[in-house]
Amino acid sequence: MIEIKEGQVEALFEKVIQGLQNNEDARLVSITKKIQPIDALEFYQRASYMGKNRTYWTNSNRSLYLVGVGETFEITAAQSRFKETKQKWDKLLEQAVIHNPYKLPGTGVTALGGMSFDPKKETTELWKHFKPSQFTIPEFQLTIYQGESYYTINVLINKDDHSGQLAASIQRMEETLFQTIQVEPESLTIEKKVEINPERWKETVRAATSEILNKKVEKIVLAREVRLSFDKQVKSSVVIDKLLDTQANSYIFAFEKNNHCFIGATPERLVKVEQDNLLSTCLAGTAPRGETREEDERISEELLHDQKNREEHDFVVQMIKQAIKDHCTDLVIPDEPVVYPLKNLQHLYTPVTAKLKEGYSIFDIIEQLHPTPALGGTPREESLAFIRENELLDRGWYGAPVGWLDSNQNGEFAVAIRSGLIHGDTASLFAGCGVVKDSDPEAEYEETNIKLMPMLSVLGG
Ligand SMILES: C=C(O[C@H]1C=CC=C(C(=O)O)[C@@H]1O)C(=O)O
Ligand SMILES: [Mg+2]
Repeated sequence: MIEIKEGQVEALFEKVIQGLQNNEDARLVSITKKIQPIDALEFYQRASYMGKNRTYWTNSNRSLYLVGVGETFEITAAQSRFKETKQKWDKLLEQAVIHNPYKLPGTGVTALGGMSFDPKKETTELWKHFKPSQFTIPEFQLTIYQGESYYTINVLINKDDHSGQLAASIQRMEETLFQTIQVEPESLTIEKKVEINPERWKETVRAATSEILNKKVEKIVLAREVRLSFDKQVKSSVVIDKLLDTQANSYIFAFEKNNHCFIGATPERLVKVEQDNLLSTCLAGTAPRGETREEDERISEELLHDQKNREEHDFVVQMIKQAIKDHCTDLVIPDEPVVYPLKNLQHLYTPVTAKLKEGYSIFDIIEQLHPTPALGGTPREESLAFIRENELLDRGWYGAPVGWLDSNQNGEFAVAIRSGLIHGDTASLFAGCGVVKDSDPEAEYEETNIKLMPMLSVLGG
């Protein structure tokens, strides 16, 4: 594998500048090299001195870490957002000059981003910086894949750029990115905690169960918000650090946009694609963890046989099967769920594997899957209409797909739950639950309380 050497970067820029026609759009140049192992969170922290938006991502088994710094290119879309995002991504790649000898998942040109839960719901002030579909090709990107570190720079080159100046400015920024810093641990104190109208929320759960009993819908997922203020500004790096310590078996993500940071630790995979191998997950149905091993085993056994939770789960399994069957071959879905343990709670879990048919991309699958009945309901349109009308909340990116894709047909998206939006010394946390015919509003309220715990506990709650 031949990497570009230090001194050759400027020459490559020059070659691209010379090759550009006068009226041609800027061209993306992407260069990847392998570097000495470094820590993803340290890289993220150092980038804070550059004043650029950052993205952090790690998958649930920690075989991949991605950190993006700055924005070389941004893809946004509103109407027909899946198709439009895909078209803009393909167009960018068509012209791009990509030097990536490794081609491993998450190396080279990679788009990091997410979508809003429901583009038809009016956006509030809270989520003003997060678009219905928004993906970033960062200026600087660290990928740690199976323990090896790779570093990518992405530059957009115009006909009138100066290759020497471009290379020198990148080098200056890299001095910050690769310097050593001392990180002080920080503790947060919650000064105020406001639950947004829990009694109204329980009323909405009641209203949803009557819709279900009246056979208008079968399942509706309802979410609520808790607002926090702190004694100091919240640093996303500190939150990520604590989530990494406490939330095994979960994806950990952070998306910064203009001093707002959407952050969380979600156990729920939407879809993973590695070339034509596809993996999805049904995760719905919830119980707390036990205090002792015996109690924990008893609760998990009960969860496995609990009719209400099995029904909640089964809606997701049936829908995912229907949604992807025409896009895939070799679809395998076990008949029975297993229990997926997390620090604060346990879920019913059914894995889905398949082969993606030729001609389909990860965007086609996301479009089919989002929202699954773990976040929306069944049937999809009816449950979404109920949520849109009755939920006291702008979900923004909560409950929606977040993740990444690269130029080599790899990508992974999680469903952004167990999450919150941080801004200065405030945060909004979100949690929801699947309402079915046997739902009890008090029990569902308690369930949202445990789902808030992963974020609350790292924020000083
Ligand atoms: C909507 C959430 O969780 C979903 C995922 C797993 C289990 C769920 C449940 O049992 O209700 C929810 O469908 C959330 O955590 O905010
Ligand atoms: Mg539930």
